[in-house]
Amino acid sequence: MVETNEWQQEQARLNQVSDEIEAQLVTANKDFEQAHAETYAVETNYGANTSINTFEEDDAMETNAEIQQQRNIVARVTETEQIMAKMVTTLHSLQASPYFGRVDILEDGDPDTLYIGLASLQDDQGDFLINDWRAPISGIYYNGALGPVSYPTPMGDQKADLKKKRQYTIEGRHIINMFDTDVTIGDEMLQYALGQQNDATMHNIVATIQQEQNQIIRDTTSDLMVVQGVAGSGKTSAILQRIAFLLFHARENLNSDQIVLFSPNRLFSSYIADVLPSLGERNMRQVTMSEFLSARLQGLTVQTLFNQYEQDQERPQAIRQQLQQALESADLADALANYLTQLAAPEIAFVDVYFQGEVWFSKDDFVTYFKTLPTAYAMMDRIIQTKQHFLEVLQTQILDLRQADWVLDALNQLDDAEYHRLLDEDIDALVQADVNMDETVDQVATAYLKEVFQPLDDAIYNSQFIDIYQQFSDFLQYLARTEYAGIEQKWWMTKEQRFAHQLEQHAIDYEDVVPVLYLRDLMTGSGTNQFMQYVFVDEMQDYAMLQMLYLKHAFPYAKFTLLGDAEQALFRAVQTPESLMQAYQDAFQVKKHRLIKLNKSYRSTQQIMNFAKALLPDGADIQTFQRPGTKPQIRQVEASQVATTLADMVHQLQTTQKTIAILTKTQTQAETVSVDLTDQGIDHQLLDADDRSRQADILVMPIYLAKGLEFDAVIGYDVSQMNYPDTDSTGLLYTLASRAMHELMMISIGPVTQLINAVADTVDIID
Ligand SMILES: Nc1ncnc2c1ncn2[C@@H]1O[C@H](COP(=O)(O)OP(=O)(O)OP(=O)(O)O)[C@@H](O)[C@H]1O
Repeated sequence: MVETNEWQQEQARLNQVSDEIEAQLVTANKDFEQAHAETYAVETNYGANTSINTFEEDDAMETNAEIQQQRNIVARVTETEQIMAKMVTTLHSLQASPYFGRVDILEDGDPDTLYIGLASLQDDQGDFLINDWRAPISGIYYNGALGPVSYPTPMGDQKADLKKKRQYTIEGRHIINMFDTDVTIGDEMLQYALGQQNDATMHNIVATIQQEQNQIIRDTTSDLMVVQGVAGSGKTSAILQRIAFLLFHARENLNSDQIVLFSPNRLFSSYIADVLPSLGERNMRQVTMSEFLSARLQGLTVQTLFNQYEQDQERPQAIRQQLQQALESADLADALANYLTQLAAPEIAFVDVYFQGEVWFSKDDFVTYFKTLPTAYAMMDRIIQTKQHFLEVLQTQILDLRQADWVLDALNQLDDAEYHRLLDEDIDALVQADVNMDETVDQVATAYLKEVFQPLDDAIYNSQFIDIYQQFSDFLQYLARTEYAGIEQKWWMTKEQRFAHQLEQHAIDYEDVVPVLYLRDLMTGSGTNQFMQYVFVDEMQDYAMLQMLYLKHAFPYAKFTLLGDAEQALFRAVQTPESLMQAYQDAFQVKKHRLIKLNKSYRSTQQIMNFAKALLPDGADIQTFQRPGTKPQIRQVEASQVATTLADMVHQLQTTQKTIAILTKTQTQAETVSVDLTDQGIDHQLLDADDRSRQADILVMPIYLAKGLEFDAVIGYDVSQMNYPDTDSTGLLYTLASRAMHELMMISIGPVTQLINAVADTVDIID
């Protein structure tokens, strides 16, 4: 504990800092209002100016220049307003809790004291009253034990002697608690943070980041970082703080649109949505794998990972699984490349391209042109060349059509506004700037024809002269011929038939999507996004290697951070972190890679984690955070008692807990539970893969949708031998148990699964 007079000194300092925050807030509010008024005035003015006469040609040009100028002004004032708004928000969050840490250092013999908070604050002398937690020097707070430490500076590492490290819980102007710690961030703070009740969204952890998490957060050099962390070890928390860190670190060159997070499900997106804003940053882009893939295959219903799982529960088939694995392995990328090398012109699935109901360019046109290209060129280069050729042909056709009667007729029908709009269209170098009457007509005709032919131009630009689905069928036949992955020809042919059948229904199986996209991109040179700088994948164990490779292909310049827990693999086999890292390294071919393991679990009480880890063969490696609770409990019941037992459990938990999730193995079981709860008069929300937010405190969902989420209490539904028959179910049970923060109950219809019986000393089983 800290001495009373020191406490008084700290309180006095806090008062001073709080006064400064309030004073700055008054000024910032004024500045914001002024900026807001200016934006409003400029926008109103801008609106009025755009209605200037645009019918006369000279006016139109003048208006254009003026509009551009006005736009620049609006952009400038809006940006000022946004900066002011951000400043106000930052000061408000500092007002709520100015800082949470302090370090006293000796640097080259000079003592210095730094206070660390959510953002930095300077007084009018330019002295730092609070240092941003992301500033290089603040790293000492998270990393160093007392004694010699160092922190990065532009001139290299700076050495210092860390004399004191102090933690605070501050609410507004009041110090609630504070104490000194000598090693990393002490347990007391964590105990307090972790003992809190859960609400629907995740909180930031900046005040209590642990040393091993800090390595993930502050890494700026790895091209590929793989984090294997046990359930509840703070992987998700660490990546969100990492994003905030990166945005601070590379402020000039990075914005949140250049960061994408692949999240396990839609609920997860809303669960983490508040963390970055609470750190004063905008959210990164978030997408699920299914959404990302669907967006790239428009027009087809893409089966989701969850549908695939539900379907496999109904009819697991060895062959089906083998085919799936073959289509999802990294080797398939090589098979695709080999297939394309041996592909001859007649086997390319060229198709007629229609425009306004007629064949505009025929399949034969494409084949004929394609055959003229040297076979020494790569397939992709020949397809790109073909595309460019037909785009040029179309340009020539457009120019030739300018004097066509139907075009001149159409131009005559245009009203003045339309005519001038077309005249203003950018039609590259096709028309000279020096305008005379004939050329003006040509210019308008060209712009008009460009618009008319835009869909055709788009179709060629997007390589729609190749039917990629037909090509994929051909690829499957190729795999059949070569008995790829040791699977007999006839089974590959069933896959090909299934693909064709699904296509007729405008659908596609999950495992086919990436191979189709890969094939398309390898043939046509499309599908890459050069703008994205960071890609984060949470729950990486749920994705196939080919999917990861495809992400690398799609975001060639991005640095990747992949996080997961091999033990929570619900959809594929468990792999050791080292073998996974090796596989990624081989696949990604990057220079700087790093594997970080997090073995300490923070989420659940010790009793819950003792149960969860006992389920795993290597569970002994998991360290639990010492937070006491009650032993998990299982009630073994008859089918007829399920509804009432569930109701009893819910009522009992409700007396102490806020959020309660009833987790099932499948969606169908979740629906059954929901009916039972309704019969028992218990209000709840039944969630499925399409849900984006939780709206109730009592939730029912399959375990796979609870991925990445946490609840105050969990009720595991039907942990019987029937439902969880063998070790394939271990990952499910482990995930289920580790979602609970404070209490875990389970219900078993008939005898409890062997997997739990084997660890019966960690639970109370009640008959
Ligand atoms: N350093 C920390 N300080 C405070 N709370 C923490 C810390 N690290 C983790 N937690 C808390 O532990 C819980 C689990 O964290 P998180 O969800 O990030 O773990 P995870 O590794 O992604 O879990 P899982 O893989 O099981 O979904 C969260 O409530 C988080 O706030």
